[in-house]
Amino acid sequence: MLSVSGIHKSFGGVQALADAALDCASGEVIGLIGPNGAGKSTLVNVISGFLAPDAGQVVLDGALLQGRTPQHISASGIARTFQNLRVFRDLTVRQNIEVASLRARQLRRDGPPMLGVDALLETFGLADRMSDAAGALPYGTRRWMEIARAMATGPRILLLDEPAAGLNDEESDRLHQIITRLRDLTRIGVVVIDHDLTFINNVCDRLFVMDQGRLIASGAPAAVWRNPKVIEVYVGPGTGTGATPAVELGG
Ligand SMILES: Nc1ncnc2c1ncn2[C@@H]1O[C@H](COP(=O)(O)OP(=O)(O)OP(=O)(O)O)[C@@H](O)[C@H]1O
Repeated sequence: MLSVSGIHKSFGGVQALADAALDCASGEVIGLIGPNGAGKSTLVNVISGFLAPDAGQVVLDGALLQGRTPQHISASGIARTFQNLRVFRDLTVRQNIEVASLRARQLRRDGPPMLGVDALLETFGLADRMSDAAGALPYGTRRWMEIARAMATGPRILLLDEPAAGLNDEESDRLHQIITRLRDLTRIGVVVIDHDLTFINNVCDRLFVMDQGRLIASGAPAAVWRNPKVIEVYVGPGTGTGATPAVELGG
């Protein structure tokens, strides 16, 4: 469904992406991981239209999307959240979700999203707080609202940029349940970037591992964590042959 291939992107002399790629099917949760500076956020910015790539293709259900505006890409069915929470602080929780839903309906021609505002409030456990100002919400609750807002655009692909950052263990478990539930209810594809490897291992069907702008491994989590290149990136040079990762990888 989403197929991203051959993506190159440089900032001046810095090559942030060099032949980067990933794909995500309907009903699948994939993880995009890699050390700081690997190019994960740049790739998500390219997919969501916030950056134009120097080369490469972003294809959603056969439509070429690279270099299109974020509005066009959102209307085509790719929604995203950001590392830093972006909410309308003075609007209520319900209004924040309604605004996203209304805007999406203006831009899209292919019918209403599968989950309406009430269903989203229910799914994210936000019904009790729907009249609260978004700016007054605790951090974790604001995060649910931000994801609910992205879902209100009726996406086929949901990109979550560090959704578990700043969440406690209980909230991370909740996030895991929410992602699984959304996937099961709507059969969307979900792309998750996160540094919390236990969370990523638990929630994702497949992982894509990047280093220095390149895809170095992809596949089921258990196989990826046995890949010498991945071990070397995560554990250190000289550990990539036959070593068992010394880190707690969960899952
Ligand atoms: N706007 C920019 N201008 C210049 N260099 C940039 C810009 N954005 C990213 N880079 C560089 O591109 C490379 C990839 O950065 P990117 O933020 O995509 O990595 P990342 O994997 O998301 O890292 P992190 O996990 O720390 O968020 C880094 O070397 C970064 O410094």
